[in-house]
Amino acid sequence: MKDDVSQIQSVGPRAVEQLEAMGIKTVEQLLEHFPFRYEDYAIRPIHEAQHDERVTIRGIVHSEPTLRFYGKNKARLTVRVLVDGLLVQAVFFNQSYLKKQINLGDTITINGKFDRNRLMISGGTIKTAKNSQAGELEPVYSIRGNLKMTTLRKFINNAFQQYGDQIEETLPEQLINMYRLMNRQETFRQLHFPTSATQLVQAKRRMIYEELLLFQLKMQMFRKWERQGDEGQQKVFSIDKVKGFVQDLPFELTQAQKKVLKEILDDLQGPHRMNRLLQGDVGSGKTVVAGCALYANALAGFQGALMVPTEILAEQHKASLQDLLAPLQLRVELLSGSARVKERREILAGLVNGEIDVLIGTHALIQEGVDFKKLGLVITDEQHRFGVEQRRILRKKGLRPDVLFMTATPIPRTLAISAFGDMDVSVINEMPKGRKPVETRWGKPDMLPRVIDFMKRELGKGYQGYVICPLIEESEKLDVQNAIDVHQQLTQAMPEYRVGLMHGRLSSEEKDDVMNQFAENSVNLLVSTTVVEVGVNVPNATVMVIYDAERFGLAQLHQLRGRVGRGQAQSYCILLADPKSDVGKERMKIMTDTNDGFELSERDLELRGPGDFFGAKQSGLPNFKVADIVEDFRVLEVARQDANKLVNSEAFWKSEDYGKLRDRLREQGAFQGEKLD
Ligand SMILES: Nc1ncnc2c1ncn2[C@@H]1O[C@H](COP(=O)(O)OP(=O)(O)OP(=O)(O)O)[C@@H](O)[C@H]1O
Repeated sequence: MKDDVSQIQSVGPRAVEQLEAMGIKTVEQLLEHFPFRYEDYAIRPIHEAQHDERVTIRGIVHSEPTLRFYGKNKARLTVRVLVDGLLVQAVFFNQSYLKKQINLGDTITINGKFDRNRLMISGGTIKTAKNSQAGELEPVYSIRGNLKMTTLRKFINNAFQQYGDQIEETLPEQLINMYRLMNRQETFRQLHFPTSATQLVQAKRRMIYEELLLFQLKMQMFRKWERQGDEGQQKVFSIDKVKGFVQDLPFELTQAQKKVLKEILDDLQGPHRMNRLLQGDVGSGKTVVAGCALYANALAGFQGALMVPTEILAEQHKASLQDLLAPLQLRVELLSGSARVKERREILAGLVNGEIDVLIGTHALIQEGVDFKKLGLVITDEQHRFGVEQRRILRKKGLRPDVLFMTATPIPRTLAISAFGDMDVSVINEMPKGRKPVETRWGKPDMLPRVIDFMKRELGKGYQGYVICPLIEESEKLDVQNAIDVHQQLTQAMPEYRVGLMHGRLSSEEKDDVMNQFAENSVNLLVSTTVVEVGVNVPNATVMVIYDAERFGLAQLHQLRGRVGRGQAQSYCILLADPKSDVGKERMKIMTDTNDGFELSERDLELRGPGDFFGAKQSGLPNFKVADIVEDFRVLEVARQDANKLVNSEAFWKSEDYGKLRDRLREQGAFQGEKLD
């Protein structure tokens, strides 16, 4: 496998040069040059073919082919073909020789790009018995210079014939069995010469896992070495007390919550600094887990800080944490940006002398002059709202605190973090019992009267609702005006109910007032801008109406929608939108189709394409041969967990079973702690 490519049959000196220009010197490198896509020559019924899709169709030649020359040596051959009862125009460029091969009445198979509107297939090739022998899936490789695709295919074929049986298994048997992975040799064979689409899927599955596992192993080995000597604060607390605390909660934690709580508690007790990401869909119950962690931290004699993105949320968390922690003689305070000087001074003093156990706040928390006596744990909610710089300042405060980042956004930030990150990830992948998915509907703005009736019905049952007016980026003023208008309109439309108004221009006290009234159900309907987007928790609210929903991102709509469906009752989300584009319509449809944040963001990605999502190339994300860090995110997570187990097991470092895997890692420089891929 380490042989030079010149050892491969029919690879001459010129080919050696051409391959070298593509970074391929050894047989192994050639065999690891996998196709980046496959041409699918399986014949498709024409009505299934999508617009602009490359397809293979079969039909009967219905007209004599006509050949036209144009430009300099350019030729265009046109022929009509009857396919499944439809007359399709087939166009071939610069293949004038085809004219002789196409005869009226012949059955021909064409592969090309399909134009649905004009019923035309173009840019294609004709498949004859001769060139379709290779099977229905034909590998397409990236090539450079004047190396031809067919030549490269031949080289790879020869290489496989000569060296195929030297392809060794590198993954340990235990993993192969656990995930029923295709063996390595067969994987190579299928990737280069797929025998069927299902086999190809299996081969890809294996290779994606292998690549991501190696990547994660390298990263985690690196981290393990780095960590040696990085002493955190080992927190000592009574697990029984934490258990008691959990038992006293008004509900039982879900299995997922228990699991992540354990991970967090282990981190707190462990010798290293925690740097953990807690990911969970909206309403999955992250906050209560944070509360338990803050309690454990306080039991160990440390202070904790909870940073949130908005003041409304800070207020809300303060109230709920006080409920939880005050009976246990813990002091929870809020440091708000709008606090009066005297109040602020008292809080700062309480922090320095250690009287305050838990501090909640927005960015104010990390301002200069906020000093803690013994800061042990920092939790941030929706961390993407906090810049890297702010996190850095925070980490510098206190005694190397443990850090927990909570987020309901599965992608993109999380993805980036788990892809490069030195972070551990915990996921709450389960909703509390009894939750019903929010029923989402999409209607045109002229349906407003019906929507108002619907809201009235819900309010009539004693439930509450939100009405969200869009945020107009350029003008907060217009935005607020918008909310004021809607508020007025709805107040008139439902005089029997109390309609509250919330927006960013209200003073902190006014916001508190409105929020408190809403929380107590003395305000039935809350008209608001997106300030209620994250974290707001009023389980009695069952309906949310979002105006101009097409103006929001899907992730944001999902966050907003997460404000309802937080209790036992069936909840509804109504999107009022009149999107003009197909993508816009599709986005609304996705919202009505799924309630799962993960699925939503994946479909959003599909719609926009990963290129849009973040320039993977520029972002410095590692490049994989088969894996795609966006699409294969779930596998990345599995690989991360597996790598973690391995790195922390003795067998991985010592046992013969892992010898081959270690060899591969060694080859890739992992054992020198060198720069990661
Ligand atoms: N295991 C559980 N069983 C029942 N209810 C729960 C459970 N865990 C949390 N809850 C309740 O579910 C609601 C949502 O919880 P929480 O606010 O912690 O979610 P979250 O994940 O922080 O949501 P968001 O991402 O929207 O901020 C709260 O009313 C909380 O009391």
